[in-house]
Amino acid sequence: MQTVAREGKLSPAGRVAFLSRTEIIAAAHRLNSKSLSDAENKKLFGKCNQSHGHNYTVMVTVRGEINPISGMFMNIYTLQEHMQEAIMKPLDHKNLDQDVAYFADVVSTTENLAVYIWESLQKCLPAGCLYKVKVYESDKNFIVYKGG
Ligand SMILES: Nc1nc2c(c(=O)[nH]1)N=C([C@H](O)[C@H](O)COP(=O)(O)OP(=O)(O)OP(=O)(O)O)CN2
Ligand SMILES: [Zn+2]
Repeated sequence: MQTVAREGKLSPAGRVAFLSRTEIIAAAHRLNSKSLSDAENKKLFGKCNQSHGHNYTVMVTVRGEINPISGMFMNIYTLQEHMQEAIMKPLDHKNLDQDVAYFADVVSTTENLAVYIWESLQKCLPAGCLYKVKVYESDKNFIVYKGG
């Protein structure tokens, strides 16, 4: 463990912490693949082939080394701002399939929503900082994406 001297006191450094924040997105969508016929889409996706909506709960987890002077590795407000830009502005109160260009040719499953959120956040967060994106489609179902 490294130490940092400041005003005669030693503070621990090199400690990694995980910070998570949750936001809720209200969005409409339908599951439909352009690679399949109408009949195949109906068979595969059932009722979810019809337009419907979710209140998706999105949990983002970032990680970093605690700065011994500030006591944090990222201010929660910084993460909040990034989530507003990368998640809330493009997705909240939107029809995913019609309003978000990414989903024009990508099926708007929760898996792909998690990938979209991961890739959007990667563009604004420091390299290696984003650890996990967890998206709840409902109280019962959720997806975890950790890149790759
Ligand atoms: N692997 C996935 N499977 C399904 C997804 C998905 O994103 N990934 N999505 C759907 C539909 O979008 C559908 O809206 C699921 O909602 P619902 O049927 O309401 O889900 P619940 O399990 O919460 O509700 P029940 O009432 O228990 O059915 C389908 N599959
Ligand atoms: Zn759905």
